[in-house]
Amino acid sequence: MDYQSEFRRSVDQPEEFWREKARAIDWIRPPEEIWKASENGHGQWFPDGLINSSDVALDANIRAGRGDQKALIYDSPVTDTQQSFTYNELTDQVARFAGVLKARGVGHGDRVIIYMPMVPQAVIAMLACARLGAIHSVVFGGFAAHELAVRISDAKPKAIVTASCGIEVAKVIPYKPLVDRAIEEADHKPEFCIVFQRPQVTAELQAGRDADWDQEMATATPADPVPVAATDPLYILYTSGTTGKPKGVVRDNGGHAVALRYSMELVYGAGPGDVFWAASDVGWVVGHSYIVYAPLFMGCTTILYEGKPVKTPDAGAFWRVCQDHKVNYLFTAPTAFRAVRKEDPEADLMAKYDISALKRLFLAGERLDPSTYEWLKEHTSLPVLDHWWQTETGWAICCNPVGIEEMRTKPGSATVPAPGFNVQVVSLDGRPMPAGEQGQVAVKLPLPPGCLSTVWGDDARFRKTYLDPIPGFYSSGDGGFIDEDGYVFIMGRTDDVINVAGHRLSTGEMEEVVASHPAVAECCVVGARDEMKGQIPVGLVLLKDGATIDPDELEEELVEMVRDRIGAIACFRRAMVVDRLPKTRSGKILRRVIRQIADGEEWSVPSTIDDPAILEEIDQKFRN
Ligand SMILES: CCC(=O)SCCNC(=O)CCNC(=O)[C@H](O)C(C)(C)COP(=O)(O)OP(=O)(O)OC[C@H]1O[C@@H](n2cnc3c(N)ncnc32)[C@H](O)[C@@H]1OP(=O)(O)O
Repeated sequence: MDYQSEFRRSVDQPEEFWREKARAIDWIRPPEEIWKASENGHGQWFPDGLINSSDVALDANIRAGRGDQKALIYDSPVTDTQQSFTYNELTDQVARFAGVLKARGVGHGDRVIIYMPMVPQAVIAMLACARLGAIHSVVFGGFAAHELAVRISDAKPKAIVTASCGIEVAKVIPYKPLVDRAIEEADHKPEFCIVFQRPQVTAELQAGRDADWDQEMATATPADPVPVAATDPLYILYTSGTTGKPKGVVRDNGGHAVALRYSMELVYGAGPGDVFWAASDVGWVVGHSYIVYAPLFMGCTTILYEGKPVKTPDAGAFWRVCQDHKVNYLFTAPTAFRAVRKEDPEADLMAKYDISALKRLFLAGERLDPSTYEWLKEHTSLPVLDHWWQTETGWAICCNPVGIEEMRTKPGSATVPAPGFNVQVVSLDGRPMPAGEQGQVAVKLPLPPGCLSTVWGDDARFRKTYLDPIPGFYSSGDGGFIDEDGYVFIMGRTDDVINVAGHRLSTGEMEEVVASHPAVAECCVVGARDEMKGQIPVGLVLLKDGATIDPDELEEELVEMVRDRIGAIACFRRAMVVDRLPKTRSGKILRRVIRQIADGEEWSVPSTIDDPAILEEIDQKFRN
């Protein structure tokens, strides 16, 4: 099978195509109906199928004879721990934790928030929810209490599962005080919390509400997988939008299982028994899809790494993990390799390790800059494969389809649309752009299985954000172009979402925090280019009349406020006081030109500007 015929079949005969791919999954009741359309080209995959995602990830592997194979390897340089779980052992732990939740009343459709560091208990909790048909919502451990509170208020969980602390290199971060603060702030209160106590910190438990993970597990009765409809939600994962409130991306069970298993073959060329390492965090979609679900759906061994690319203990960390666990496929964000390259430019540390098991390197989460691509190619001599996807899609929209045909790579391109994604570059009114010309990157509906079904509790927002802007298409929010060979180049967001070290963040959310300072009259936050993290946020601040605060002091306070409200991962470290903000005559802040100034690019004065002299003032500020 070649790429072109696979792709054509996927868009010309999607029902037959996905019926065939669905056969690779162990269904409880295989679907007869493959696609049920609703209005606007959206719809549901496998609507009459019955499935359980924990059964597909775990029990199905035992039935296939892989019970004694390693399912999960936990490698934690920050605690000097290595631990592995076979499929039998992981299934036992998951069934027990499902029993803990079930005994406390968690069942089909209930939400459970998981706020945990990179420990096996995070994976166990996710799969335990799936086992009961409950809906997990993992919140990245780097988010502050307020962000957790926003998600608690929106998801209304019955329970929260957390740990006593996370460990960031050598810094121990107590989690429980953050959870307590978040519950206090949220307008919904969970019935109970389960706390995994780590040796570094013992969390205080609130009597009547909090319970200890180990104690609960000791007496648990294992729970069996509960059959759920393929269309029932498996999880909610919040992602930044243009406004302050994050969007809860809803993923179903059936389409997700089919798409992710297919992606393991198509995108990564991986099969049962392979060792797959996604060096990300379970709090991001890469962690959901490629630390937890897809490798297990495929019968691989997956790695959970609690460490960093550098400093744990050095820039050889990734190569050490690849050697120790004979990793076949490594997937991470370009920013991780930029950090490695900065500390080990000649890759001397790589040479210390035997990485001969590695077959391919995969990059996603932000644009793969050509110089990082060249550095990796030169020093590893491996295929270095960029791919483009989003929290919303759950798997690659564009990739090098190595599982069916390894294509020539072009630096800066995520290669070609994955089968199922009819990617087109269009103008704002939906007209196709000629080859090589930039426009909005959109996907002609229907989206393939595995993509978001809606926004949790807000279907109108789902339609307004993704379906309404370009009728008949899913609007990705990214801009780019397709060249004459059909290669897709993604150039970045077309909205106010920024990408900091592979983390998608909302400048609007940061503006809300900055604007709440008593001395601030008005502000604007833009993403400025950064060599290491891709982009970093920079704030421009207009003081209230009569405010006398020292600009350095104000910057310090604003940095602290953003850290406290959003989290350290926002990397908000710069806020400049300006005399005026550039605006159109109708009062809209001219963010695009501010971004160009921040990036040191050539800029021209927009015809709609109120007072062109302001741009020179801003330019001066950035140059000082
Ligand atoms: C394809 C679909 C997608 O895009 S899904 C998203 C894919 N993105 C990723 O996988 C993320 C890739 N990035 C990373 O893993 C990290 O940024 C890497 C490259 C490892 C660098 O880490 P680090 O040096 O900590 O920098 P950073 O910018 O991530 O962190 C900034 C500050 O935040 C903190 N932080 C980070 N994680 C946590 C956490 N889990 N809990 C608590 N705090 C956290 C860091 O310690 C750092 O703090 P500080 O400013 O130094 O005090």
